[in-house]
Amino acid sequence: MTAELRDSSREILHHYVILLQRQSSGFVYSSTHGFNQNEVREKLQAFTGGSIDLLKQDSGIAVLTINNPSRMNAFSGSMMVELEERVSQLESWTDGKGLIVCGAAGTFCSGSDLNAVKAICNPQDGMKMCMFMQDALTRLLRLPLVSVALVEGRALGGGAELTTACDFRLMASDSVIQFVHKHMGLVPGWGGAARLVHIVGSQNALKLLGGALKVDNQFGLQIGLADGVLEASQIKQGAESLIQQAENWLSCYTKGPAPVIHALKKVVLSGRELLLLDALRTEKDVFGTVWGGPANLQALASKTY
Ligand SMILES: CC[C@@H](C(=O)O)C(=O)SCCNC(=O)CCNC(=O)[C@H](O)C(C)(C)COP(=O)(O)OP(=O)(O)OC[C@H]1O[C@@H](n2cnc3c(N)ncnc32)[C@H](O)[C@@H]1OP(=O)(O)O
Repeated sequence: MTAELRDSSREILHHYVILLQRQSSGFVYSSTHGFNQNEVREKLQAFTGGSIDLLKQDSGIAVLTINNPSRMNAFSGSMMVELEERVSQLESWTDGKGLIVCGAAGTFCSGSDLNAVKAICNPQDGMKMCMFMQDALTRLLRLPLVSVALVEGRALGGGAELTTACDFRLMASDSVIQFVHKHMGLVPGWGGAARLVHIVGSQNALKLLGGALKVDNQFGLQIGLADGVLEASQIKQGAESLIQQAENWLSCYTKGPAPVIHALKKVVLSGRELLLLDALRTEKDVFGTVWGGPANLQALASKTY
């Protein structure tokens, strides 16, 4: 092997190791990409309004609410910062098993707050916001919880992207998911395009993005963007609220001890994100954490043959 070849192999290996380290830490961007999280955070904080509310329940299912009803739950800058903070809180929630992401007051989220968008409409600021939100949403998807977006009303632009940062999507009747970016002369920037391709395949992703198609619940089910449809609770008296329906739907996947749910999510994530050999090794390591563990021993003791 020539010295030149050896150097370039070393360089490739080095990049690969950094990539794996970043994947395991959860962060997509660092100072090597010119990204300074604190600096972006400070800038975003200037665009106030709304909140991101987190309710952790004893059931192990948390509810994260996008709350800015006077702007159809659009994301102000301070909401972007709060989202990242809530994700941090969920990352260390050892008893957590599931997460419902929803919008306040009957609608999901209308994307970025267009007032903030206008104020930072230059490529440098746009890129910083984009990196901040990619980090936050990638970490949201990588939480050791089974997550579901409860889509009521509209999920537009960044709101549509947010739905793809959950493991599943449940759509209420009359709800719409629409990647309106093309109408804005944009492409998704919060990681929504990359995730959409994983969810619906590149053909459907191109149709949804290229046509800025409105996806209702039936179309959503047909292409695999929606995983279930919820009944409008106000129609039938005594009907369950949408949150209750989402909790019931989710409980099928969150039954059991938290460490087992965390382990399951980790093997699925590594299968999705890593190369096969690395995914297999991760699966082996995770297997080692549950094999002979309390849940495993209890299950074995309760079985009679
Ligand atoms: C990279 C950019 C991309 C991203 O970040 O990924 C984006 O997300 S850009 C934003 C994309 N979103 C949109 O283009 C949606 C814009 N809004 C609408 O099309 C409509 O408002 C609606 C969501 C379809 C609702 O229509 P309607 O029911 O007729 O209500 P109003 O239009 O009267 O809205 C009520 C109220 O809410 C304000 N609003 C709605 N969306 C936003 C928004 N994204 N940013 C800021 N404000 C928003 C709207 O202006 C109304 O306010 P008032 O006029 O003060 O009542």
